[in-house]
Amino acid sequence: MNTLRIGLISVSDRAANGIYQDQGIPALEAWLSSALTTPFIIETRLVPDEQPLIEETLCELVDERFCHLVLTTGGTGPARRDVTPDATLAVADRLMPGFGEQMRQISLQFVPTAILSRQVGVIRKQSLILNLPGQPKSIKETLEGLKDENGKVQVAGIFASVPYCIQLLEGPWIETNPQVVAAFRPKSARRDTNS
Ligand SMILES: Nc1ncnc2c1ncn2[C@@H]1O[C@H](COP(=O)(O)OP(=O)(O)OP(=O)(O)O)[C@@H](O)[C@H]1O
Ligand SMILES: Nc1nc2c(c(=O)[nH]1)N[C@H]1C(S)=C(S)[C@@H](COP(=O)(O)O)O[C@H]1N2
Repeated sequence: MNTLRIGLISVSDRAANGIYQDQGIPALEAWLSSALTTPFIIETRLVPDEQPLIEETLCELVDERFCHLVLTTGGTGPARRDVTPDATLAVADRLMPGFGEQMRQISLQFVPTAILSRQVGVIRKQSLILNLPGQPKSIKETLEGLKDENGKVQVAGIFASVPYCIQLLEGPWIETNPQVVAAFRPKSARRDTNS
């Protein structure tokens, strides 16, 4: 069986050096557990903001661990040591600009500084790599989007487009919990869900 494999990389100098406890990986894990109804396996890595190390980790998760999806958190800003997007672009085969554009749109609903995130989405081989900002709360915000008090979607989170993207990359079928995030798929790409 082709089980969904997801790589999670927390990029943080202070968490990697034990100055504070990493909250990136736990926040990613918690959100994925709430959002995915498809079984999945995760590979986690905590690395400092060092471009060669981030590149090496991305390549390892895609090329050796065969992750279908890799999510990074941290290091997307303009500061000198914020190099996650640079590392991601360096290992990319193709760019998926819509993910970065949509994440900044979503994040602007939460913080005016969202424009400072250089986050990108790319494809390496048959894997989708997405950069999320470092604030642990931004993980849910960007993946899930913004809903009103009745749960109606105001701005769609980027994860809504991930299942179809993985499908197009010939990865496993992904089902989500619609209470958290409803996957967008064109009619022609849907499975018969009458059962
Ligand atoms: N892995 C993490 N665990 C807990 N909090 C984090 C983590 N990464 C970032 N944060 C919080 O989000 C803020 C913005 O994240 P950013 O990626 O810009 O980190 P930073 O300021 O470069 O510091 P560092 O790399 O040492 O985490 C941090 O200043 C910190 O308060
Ligand atoms: N959803 C969301 N996006 C966000 C933020 C946030 O708190 N929530 N913080 C912003 C800030 S303050 C910065 S500097 C950039 C880059 O953050 P990073 O270096 O932590 O990746 O992301 C931005 N995007």
